[in-house]
Amino acid sequence: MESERITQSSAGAAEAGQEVLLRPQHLEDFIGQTDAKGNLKVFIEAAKLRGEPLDHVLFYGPPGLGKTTLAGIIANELGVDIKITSGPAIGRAGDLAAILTNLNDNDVLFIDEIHRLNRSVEEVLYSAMEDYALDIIIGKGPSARSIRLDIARFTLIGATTRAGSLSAPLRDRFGVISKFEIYKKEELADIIRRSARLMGVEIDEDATLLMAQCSRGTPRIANRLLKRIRDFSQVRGNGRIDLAITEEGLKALGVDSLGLERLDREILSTIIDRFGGGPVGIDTIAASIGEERITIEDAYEPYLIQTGLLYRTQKGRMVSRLGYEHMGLRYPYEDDRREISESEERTGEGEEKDEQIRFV
Ligand SMILES: Nc1ncnc2c1ncn2[C@@H]1O[C@H](COP(=O)(O)OP(=O)(O)OP(=O)(O)O)[C@@H](O)[C@H]1O
Ligand SMILES: [Mg+2]
Repeated sequence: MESERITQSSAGAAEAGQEVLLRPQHLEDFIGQTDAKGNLKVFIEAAKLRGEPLDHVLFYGPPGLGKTTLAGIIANELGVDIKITSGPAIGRAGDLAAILTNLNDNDVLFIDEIHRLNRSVEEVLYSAMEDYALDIIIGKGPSARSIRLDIARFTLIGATTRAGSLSAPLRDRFGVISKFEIYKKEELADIIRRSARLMGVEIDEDATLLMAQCSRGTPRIANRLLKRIRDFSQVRGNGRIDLAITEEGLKALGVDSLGLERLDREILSTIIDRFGGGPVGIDTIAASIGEERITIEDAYEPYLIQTGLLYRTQKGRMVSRLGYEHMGLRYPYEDDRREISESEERTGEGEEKDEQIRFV
């Protein structure tokens, strides 16, 4: 169960080995997320000084931003073991009890996709998190009785792409809640330089920057692009990654100048072609392109919004002037309708920051 998630995103054993190679082991190697990192450093230090487990930690944010990686780093910095599992993998309360009773004091239990735990499992977690105890019911009917079983004083690290779909009682039991932000171009360039060094491949500075720009703010994508473009450079070039081979590779991979792939462009073109650029509801978009709403919201939309191609308003999603232009189309409206949508956004969900990463 422990290794289930680690290899999930990669194709074969060789790739899996490389994943491990590229995954930072210490806080100082973890690039970006400076706020979360700075706070964690203090909390880890304090827990170690007191010889106590770290308070329970919740990470949330889009996929591929390093939640699993940072959980591993925390365990490493604490000098404790980590057990890795995921919400859907824990089917019954008994499964969770088995995991919890196998932990040692101060160990870290990492539960990925924690929003997908089922209700009965979640309830076991409450007393485990709060009192380091399990309440177990023995027997049935009138003779049933409940006994309390003490477990190790552990740290739960939960990860989710959506903090909103976590039940309030569960969310409230985390002492530290950290939001992962999409990475800036310079941070991704640092990650690419570091990974290239670890892989023993030479890469030019302009190639690094272009790759960073095309990584959708996501380290996992940055590393994936680096590996694929290294393939191109070894087969078609001299093994050194330069700008020309990077451009050629990106084109072959169907990645455009902002890092958008087929589905990103499909989202934009659907809103433009079928809904006049919006506003249109997320469910309608999802139905039109045959994707799940959750996938669009979690994996695609954050980057489209950050790059300023898409706006989220109370009435729905709108493609911006920049979005039209990126799709090679003329913006059909007089004014940039952004003014309206931004003020609406502030009164609306208000979750996304105004701050946008501009890559162009
Ligand atoms: N801050 C970082 N610095 C360097 N490398 C990173 C960083 N964050 C992530 N990576 C790299 O990106 C890869 C993906 O990270 P990870 O699996 O931790 O993402 P995740 O947020 O857990 O994704 P998911 O939500 O899909 O599980 C890792 O293999 C790691 O090498
Ligand atoms: Mg992960």
